[in-house]
Amino acid sequence: MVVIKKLAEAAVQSSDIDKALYDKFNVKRGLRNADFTGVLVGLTNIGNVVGYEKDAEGNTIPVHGRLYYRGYEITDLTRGFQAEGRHGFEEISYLLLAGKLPTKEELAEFDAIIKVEQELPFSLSKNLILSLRGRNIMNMLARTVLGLYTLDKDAEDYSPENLVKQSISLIARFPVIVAYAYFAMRHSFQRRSMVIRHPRPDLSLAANFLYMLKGDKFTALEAEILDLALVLHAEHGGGNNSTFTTRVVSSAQTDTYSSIAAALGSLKGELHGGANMKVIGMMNDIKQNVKDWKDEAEVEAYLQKLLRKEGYDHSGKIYGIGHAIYTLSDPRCVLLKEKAGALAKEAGMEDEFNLYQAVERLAPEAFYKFKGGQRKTIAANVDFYSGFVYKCIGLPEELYTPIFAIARVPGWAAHRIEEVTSSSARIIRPAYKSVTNQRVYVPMQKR
Ligand SMILES: CC(=O)SCCNC(=O)CCNC(=O)[C@H](O)C(C)(C)COP(=O)(O)OP(=O)(O)OC[C@H]1O[C@@H](n2cnc3c(N)ncnc32)[C@H](O)[C@@H]1OP(=O)(O)O
Ligand SMILES: O=C([O-])CC(=O)C(=O)O
Repeated sequence: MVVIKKLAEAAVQSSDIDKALYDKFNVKRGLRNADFTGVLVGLTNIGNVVGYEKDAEGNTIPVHGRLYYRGYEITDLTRGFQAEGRHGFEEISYLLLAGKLPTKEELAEFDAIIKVEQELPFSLSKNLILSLRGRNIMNMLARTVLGLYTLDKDAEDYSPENLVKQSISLIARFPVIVAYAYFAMRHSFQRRSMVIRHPRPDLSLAANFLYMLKGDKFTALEAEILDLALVLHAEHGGGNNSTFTTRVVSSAQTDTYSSIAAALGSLKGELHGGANMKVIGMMNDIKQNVKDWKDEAEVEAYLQKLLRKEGYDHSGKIYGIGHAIYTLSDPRCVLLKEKAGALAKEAGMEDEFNLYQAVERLAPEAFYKFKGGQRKTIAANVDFYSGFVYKCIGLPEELYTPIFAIARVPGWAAHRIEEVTSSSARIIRPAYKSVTNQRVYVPMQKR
């Protein structure tokens, strides 16, 4: 429509701000410093993300990534519960919320609440199954989370006990809501069967999610890998886009459902959690356009095309590559890649896995050549192999970002509690400098 086109052109024109002005007024674009590190905006006891170190002169030195939950290194945590032969997501959720590892008894009590909470109230299941329509599960999930407000008579109670109660309830309910939303979506829009299973209290959260999707047709290894993926995605400090959203919204003293729905909107974004689905689309595009997957020169030439905005979605992005903090590596990507390699072998998908590895290897070099000059050290991030792993364990693409959401609830919840209850809490309200000149009002007949 002509009028819309005209309006859009005017909107874009009046939105544009010269990059040079950011330097002039010393404004940190994207809240990032010139050396690519983040502007310090808060303190937290929850997660710690390490991607670089500073030398004596204050220069940023790239290092292999390390991730800590409540002070514990992620690799120690995962190796710990795996060595003892149990799933870890519930234990890690407890750790993130309580700030300490649970004893056996504490974990059993926590698990018991999850089992109760995962049984959705009838009105909620009925709404999900019969009325909730949508083509995007993240959107369906956010609408459902906002709907939970009406089912919670204590929705506006911000006492620590109630915040914890709401948090555990959301951790327990997310997988069930996502499974029902998936079947509702495919029933409405893919003309496929609606399958409704009750959650099974004898299974871990990860295994139960697989059961709700696939019935008994999943293996112990698949459940173990999904559990690991949930643990690896559970928390990432206060500055990642969705957790920061949770903190910003929570700092205004609003309800849990509003802040978690806002976080979902952020995580859905293609530069954040939504990147895991974009990686699949991008890799499909590479598979179609690169004739010889083993020819590194051909793969790299295609990556250059992506950077020049000539391929895939013309965004100029290589999805699954690069990170705001990590430089040489993302430890979650390293751990997922280990699993991806073993799964690919089992599933006879080694050629595809080798192509992923080639892209992982070649993308940084392609990026450095493309950018030249001063640029950040980049590597594959957690979203690069996660979709491939989910594909190997038979999960449909539409679920990849929702699985990230299921995993991140404990992290968001812990940050919300920290934001709302800390004695140093203050509404988050930074400043924007206006760069528009003042104007004199013009009456309608003179415009
Ligand atoms: C769970 C997660 O959220 S992990 C991240 C998932 N997202 C993706 O995989 C999407 C692809 N990656 C990216 O877009 C970026 O690397 C991000 C969003 C993750 C981090 O972005 P930033 O912190 O702004 O990037 P950073 O400061 O490190 O990079 C500087 C420049 O390199 C560009 N760049 C960084 N990564 C990429 C990439 N993968 N492809 C193309 N360009 C990139 C940035 O756009 C920026 O360009 P500019 O200077 O012209 O503005
Ligand atoms: O830290 C970030 O910017 C993004 C990220 O990896 C996450 O949230 O897991």
